[in-house]
Amino acid sequence: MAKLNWGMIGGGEGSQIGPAHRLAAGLDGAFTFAAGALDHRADAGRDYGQRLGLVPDRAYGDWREMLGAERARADRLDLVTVATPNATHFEITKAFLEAGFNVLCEKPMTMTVDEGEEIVRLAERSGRICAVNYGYTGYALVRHMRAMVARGDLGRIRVVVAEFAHGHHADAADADNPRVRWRYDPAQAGVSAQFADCGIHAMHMASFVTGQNVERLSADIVSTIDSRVLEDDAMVNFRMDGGTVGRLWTSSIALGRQHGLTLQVFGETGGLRWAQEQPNQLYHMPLGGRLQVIERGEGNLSPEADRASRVTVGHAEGMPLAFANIYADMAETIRAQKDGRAMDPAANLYPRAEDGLRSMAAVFAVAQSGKADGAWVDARPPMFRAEA
Ligand SMILES: NC(=O)C1=CN([C@@H]2O[C@H](COP(=O)(O)OP(=O)(O)OC[C@H]3O[C@@H](n4cnc5c(N)ncnc54)[C@H](OP(=O)(O)O)[C@@H]3O)[C@@H](O)[C@H]2O)C=CC1
Ligand SMILES: O=C1CO[C@H](CO)[C@@H](O)[C@@H]1O
Repeated sequence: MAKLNWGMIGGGEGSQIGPAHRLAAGLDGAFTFAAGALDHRADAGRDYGQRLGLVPDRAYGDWREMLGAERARADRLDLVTVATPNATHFEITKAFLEAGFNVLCEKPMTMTVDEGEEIVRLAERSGRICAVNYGYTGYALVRHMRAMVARGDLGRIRVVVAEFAHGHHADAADADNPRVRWRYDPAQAGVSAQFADCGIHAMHMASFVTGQNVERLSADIVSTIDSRVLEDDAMVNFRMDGGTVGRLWTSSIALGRQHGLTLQVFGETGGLRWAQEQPNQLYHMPLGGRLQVIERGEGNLSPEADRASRVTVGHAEGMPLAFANIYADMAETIRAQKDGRAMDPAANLYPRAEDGLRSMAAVFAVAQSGKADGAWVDARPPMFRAEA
């Protein structure tokens, strides 16, 4: 099978998330890393791209140069990943969608709700794929949780509890650290810091697993370090459109927590508990039964979990493989489009522009509610309120 051509913007040398994307896209042999504009410094981007194996004329110094050159090529890119800082996502994603490319954009997809709506409409009009990298939904057991909820194993879902807590910004002396400072500066980060950075992963995962969207929320947001304008800790209560009650805590000052993304789902006939730092085990408590540990890779899991699993049971799979499942879904979607056939339904799980837009509406709702002492506010994007 011919490989698909993949390109990347951002993710330069020393970046946090660039290497995970390159590992993930290359893992199953579906994509060739064919082009990139990896750094905001042109020379550094060209140099690093070539060191990673790009041919010189496809190691670009700038994303506009990449767009101009790639759109004219017969072997143009099948997929472009945008992994630059947040404030650039909208402009780059929009330009590539308009030029007819499929895009995988890092979260948050945009900086405003209006921009998010524009991307959703544009993706619809263009017929191109616009995915958003809520990559942790690629974990096999997260997909299995979703399948268990969908087939009714837990009955009606009463409560979902989501967390994303780390302690990487706990040091007040970091106020001037250039890698930390921008995240709490409204001019660069927008209306929210920690919720927009990590809280949206947890909230999106709650929606992904329950199959429900967030309708309204109430937020308590705080900056625990005086020099910060934007929040470094937030507690959000929410209600979902299927009646589920949601609770979410996110923090960047939680010393001792590393990448504390967890999800607990409590239904009428069972409960589930999963944590990103031990992603190969899922805890299931059936009503009236005994606590069971479901292992990634064991027999009789859902087709969605089987498709998302690569090594045999007992061998640990981790984060780049979760991201690889987003790429595998996209490869299947692009191939199905090219071949004019129906896609494998178990691959139809990658997060869409609509998810990016819902997150943006939640970010603004959290900021609004936080300023109003936790008042309950509508968390739906305006374009979806009209449809409800
Ligand atoms: N889905 C997930 O789990 C995760 C998502 N993210 C998201 O990924 C994005 C990147 O985050 P992260 O890797 O932490 O950021 P970093 O600051 O570590 O890296 C950003 C990279 O993009 C480059 N860059 C900046 N501007 C441009 C531009 N205009 N064109 C090309 N390259 C550019 C930077 O170059 P230079 O260093 O020279 O500025 C750097 O190489 C963010 O939106 C973040 O929210 C991050 C981590 C996890
Ligand atoms: O999306 C993200 C996931 O986790 C990281 C923290 O550990 C964040 O910095 C990042 O933006």
